[in-house]
Amino acid sequence: MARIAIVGGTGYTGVELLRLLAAHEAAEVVAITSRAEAGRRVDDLYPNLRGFYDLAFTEPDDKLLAECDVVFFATPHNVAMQSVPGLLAAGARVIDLSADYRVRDAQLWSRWYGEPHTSADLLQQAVYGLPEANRERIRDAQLVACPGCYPTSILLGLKPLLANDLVDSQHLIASAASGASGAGRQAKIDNLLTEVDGSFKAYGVGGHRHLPEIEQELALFAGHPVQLTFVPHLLPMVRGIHATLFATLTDAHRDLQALYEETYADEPFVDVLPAGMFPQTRTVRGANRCQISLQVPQGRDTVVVMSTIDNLVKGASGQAIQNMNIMLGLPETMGLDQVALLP
Ligand SMILES: NC(=O)C1=CN([C@@H]2O[C@H](COP(=O)(O)OP(=O)(O)OC[C@H]3O[C@@H](n4cnc5c(N)ncnc54)[C@H](OP(=O)(O)O)[C@@H]3O)[C@@H](O)[C@H]2O)C=CC1
Ligand SMILES: CC(=O)N[C@@H](CCC(=O)OP(=O)(O)O)C(=O)O
Repeated sequence: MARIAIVGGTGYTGVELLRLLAAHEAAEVVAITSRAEAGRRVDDLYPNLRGFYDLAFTEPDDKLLAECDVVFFATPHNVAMQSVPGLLAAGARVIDLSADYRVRDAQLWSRWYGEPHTSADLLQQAVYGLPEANRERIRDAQLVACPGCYPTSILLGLKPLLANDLVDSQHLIASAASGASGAGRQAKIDNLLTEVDGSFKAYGVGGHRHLPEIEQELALFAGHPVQLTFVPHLLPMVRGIHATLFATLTDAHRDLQALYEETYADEPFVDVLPAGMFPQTRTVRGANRCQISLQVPQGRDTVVVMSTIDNLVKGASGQAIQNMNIMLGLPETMGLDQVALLP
């Protein structure tokens, strides 16, 4: 059994890790932290976990974390980077769900996150945890930076087009909408039910902090820098991301449906839908799955790709466990066979 610690266990991604790991056959959560809830039993705060865990939240303590095989950080940015250098030096392996190690350029990170990067020397060592792109490097990684939720949906949606040089890489567009759990559990007026319900709005149009991460990874698919216009939206629901991606085709003769099906044929968590069927957020809710479909409307030169995920599962905690399975040499799908919850 791998010994697992979770830093930030009271947040939405932390409790989603607990839900998914409760049924995992080869991993046992032995430590879970929260400064606000230290001393409280996990199943008192989250009664859905009664009978699955005999654990209480503790204050974060790097010495205890270092005794675990894998430490997940489900914390806001600028938390993991304070502890990760010491944990790696002590031999632990770290899976960071935050943005601390996703952007390889420390100055670029600072520009978007508004703070200095204090662990820049580990940025080159960190592996970007998108298994569909970096599986081999994840296997031996000591530090994995899990992708953000919007990036996961957009990167999986655009990879086949960029990797095969089929679109204009300088004028890519992503219009994506997320449920409110994407913003985390801490109280914010903008995410109150009374503010969100019955409404739909764009935000971050002038620049969202996921942009540098998405462009960095798209550039690796393309083999050269790319430009993306990214517009996120807030949906009046709890879970799910729907990304609609637009690109101008430079090669009109390729069978794109066949290309997507071939690209993802062996990927257990990417489902390319048959032509004419469109993905929905509810058909991936609770599942570690990205559903994708594409169309070329009127046979013109714009391809439209639709990509859906559950932001808390394939967009965060499910993907983090997928990474853990790869790092530990376990079957990649272990503990991740949940079917989406309908209706
Ligand atoms: N929500 C989502 O859909 C996704 C989130 N992410 C990323 O995952 C991370 C966690 O997100 P989410 O679960 O939504 O966040 P939440 O705000 O819901 O939870 C944050 C957790 O971190 C703990 N925490 C906060 N500050 C510190 C600190 N200084 N030291 C130690 N622990 C701290 C909190 O507990 P306490 O304060 O009691 O210690 C809490 O348990 C974020 O970086 C987020 O951007 C990534 C993909 C998707
Ligand atoms: C709906 C909503 O507010 N979503 C969040 C997603 C942020 C997130 O998960 O970001 P990191 O993992 O990169 O920190 C936002 O747009 O800021």
